[in-house]
Amino acid sequence: MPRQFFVGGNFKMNGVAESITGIVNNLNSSKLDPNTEVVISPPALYLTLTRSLADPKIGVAAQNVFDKPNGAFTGEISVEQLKDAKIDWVVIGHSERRVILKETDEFIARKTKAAIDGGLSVIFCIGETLEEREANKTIEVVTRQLNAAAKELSKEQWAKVVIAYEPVWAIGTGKVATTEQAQEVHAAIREWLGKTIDSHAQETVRVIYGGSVSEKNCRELATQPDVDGFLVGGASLKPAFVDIVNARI
Ligand SMILES: O=C(CO)COP(=O)(O)O
Repeated sequence: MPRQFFVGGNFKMNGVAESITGIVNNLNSSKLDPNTEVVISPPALYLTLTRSLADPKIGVAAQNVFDKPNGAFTGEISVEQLKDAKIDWVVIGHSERRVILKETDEFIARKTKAAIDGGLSVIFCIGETLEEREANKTIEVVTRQLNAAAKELSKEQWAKVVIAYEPVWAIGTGKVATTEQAQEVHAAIREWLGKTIDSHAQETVRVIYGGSVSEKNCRELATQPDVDGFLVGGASLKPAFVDIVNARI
């Protein structure tokens, strides 16, 4: 069964109500490939605005969620609160939270479990730093990150996961991974899925690429057999995001 192409737009800490309204209105009025699943992720403050404006076929994701159901966790947002806001997706484990906010593999795995248990789908981010790549540790690092999630999730729960491979050295740098680099790691992730989860997960879980994706490089990357889509940062704030969504038409 072919895996549905998936394009996520991670706005990160960018935009205000007016600009985010413009982005969503542009998406709503654009011709989007009906065979591509599109999910956009605004800052938390604008989740309900984005959900209220976006065409129902466009998914909306939070950029984070806490692992506890409720309580004295100042500043955090719970799975229940996202569901209450009609938000069905959440990005978890982004390298900016792993590196800047020091989120551990185990904490990220617990958040992923809590999100899926609560009915959310998860864009699960993994990826190596330049130092780790140069030390030939890329596969070791992404495997470690995935293994932490495998300890928490049931085999069936991987149906609610989209894995985003985002080499840290490609994020926000303009240095996109080559098609060979992306395909190599995506194939290794797919092999990990078969060995660690099961053959169904190996065939069906989408593995998407993130890191300086643009309208100029997306088409070539999309030709790779194990590249099932993209998680787009900077370019998701621009009209060219539509071209990335339509990378396969
Ligand atoms: O971090 C990313 C998406 O989550 C990628 O960001 P850029 O597309 O700006 O490199």
